[in-house]
Amino acid sequence: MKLLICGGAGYVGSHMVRHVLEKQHEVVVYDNLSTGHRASVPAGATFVHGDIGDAARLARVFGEHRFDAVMHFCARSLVGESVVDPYIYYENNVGNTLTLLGAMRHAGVDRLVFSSTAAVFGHPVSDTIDESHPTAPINPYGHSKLMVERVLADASKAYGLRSVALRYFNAAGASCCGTIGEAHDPETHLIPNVLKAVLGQGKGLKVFGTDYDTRDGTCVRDYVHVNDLASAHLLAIDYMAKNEGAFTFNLGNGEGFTVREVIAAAEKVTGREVPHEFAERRAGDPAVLVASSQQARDALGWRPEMARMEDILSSAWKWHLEPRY
Ligand SMILES: NC(=O)c1ccc[n+]([C@@H]2O[C@H](COP(=O)([O-])OP(=O)(O)OC[C@H]3O[C@@H](n4cnc5c(N)ncnc54)[C@H](O)[C@@H]3O)[C@@H](O)[C@H]2O)c1
Ligand SMILES: O=c1ccn([C@@H]2O[C@H](COP(=O)(O)OP(=O)(O)O[C@H]3O[C@H](CO)[C@@H](O)[C@H](O)[C@H]3O)[C@@H](O)[C@H]2O)c(=O)[nH]1
Repeated sequence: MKLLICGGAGYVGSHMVRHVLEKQHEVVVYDNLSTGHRASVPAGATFVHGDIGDAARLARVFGEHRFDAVMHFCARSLVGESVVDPYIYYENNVGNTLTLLGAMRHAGVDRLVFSSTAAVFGHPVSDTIDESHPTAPINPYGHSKLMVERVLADASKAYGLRSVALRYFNAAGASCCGTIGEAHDPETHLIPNVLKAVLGQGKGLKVFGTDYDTRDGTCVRDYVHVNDLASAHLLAIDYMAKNEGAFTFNLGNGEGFTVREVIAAAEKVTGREVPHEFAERRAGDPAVLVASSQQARDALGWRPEMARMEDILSSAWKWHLEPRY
């Protein structure tokens, strides 16, 4: 296959590119490098520096290549920032996605895998979240992703676009060889911040909130390895070959870890103390987010291979010991 990977220089996208190249497919990465890294795109992929809001640039790329499918990782994705500055979230995550969808339609490319998020659910009303759980985002970021899911459902009926929206829970970990990893600036995600604290980097780890209604008062999340997310994307493309429509699947390991448990596991994996302090709750954080991914297992045949927290942390630690960008 020949795939266009928009956002392929980012954290999840760069692991996707690697996975796709390993499976001998051809890849064009299209990225504006707003949060991604040129150095994370391997030599085996063609790189195009461009913005998905740039219709003319996209038209040229679609004119030069005949793609079998598009994977769309581009977004702004900081929950707190989305509350403070919602326009840029709707502009990039919804407006620019429409430009990309228009370019695909014009070029006759009718398969898309879209990076959605657990943030579409808001505060959960059940212990684990499956696809029938009500969607009720509590921040503009989650709303922007849910709007795209709505657009994809309409586009399926109107234009015959086949799509799979994968709602990741907490992406974590890094490639096994340590050459690519999570490098955001600012870094807001828990695992990289925990590992940076071990190394004495960053501003020091704060644990946001100790009074949640959870087993130890800190928030519970379902961490899923980036390589397992990547494998789900290729399975989604197989699925679209046999199924018409717009589909959504939740991706997580079905097991939640509190912030304190992640810190304890990181101390075990690194053999070092994780210096941290306790702080107020962070705005927009639900107490618990744990996935049921049964549908992804049943329909896509998805089998996560790096589900253990120790494995996720070890892979991330390898990267943090020697980051390349
Ligand atoms: N990391 C997570 O835990 C997580 C969880 C749920 C969903 N997601 C979603 O997965 C996707 C990837 O997340 P990530 O953590 O890898 O983010 P990231 O910021 O590392 O990657 C996003 C990539 O898209 C590029 N980009 C952004 N806007 C663009 C535009 N207009 N044109 C071209 N390129 C653009 C960036 O430069 C970057 O390379 C996002 O859509 C995010 O919302 C991530
Ligand atoms: O320095 C930190 C960073 C995070 N946390 C806490 O750790 C948990 C996880 O936070 P984080 O790693 O920032 O992930 P989430 O806020 O859960 O968001 C991620 O996971 C969501 C789905 O679950 C996606 O929608 C988002 O895009 C993605 O950033 C939360 O309770 C945070 O309050 C801390 O205590 N200290």
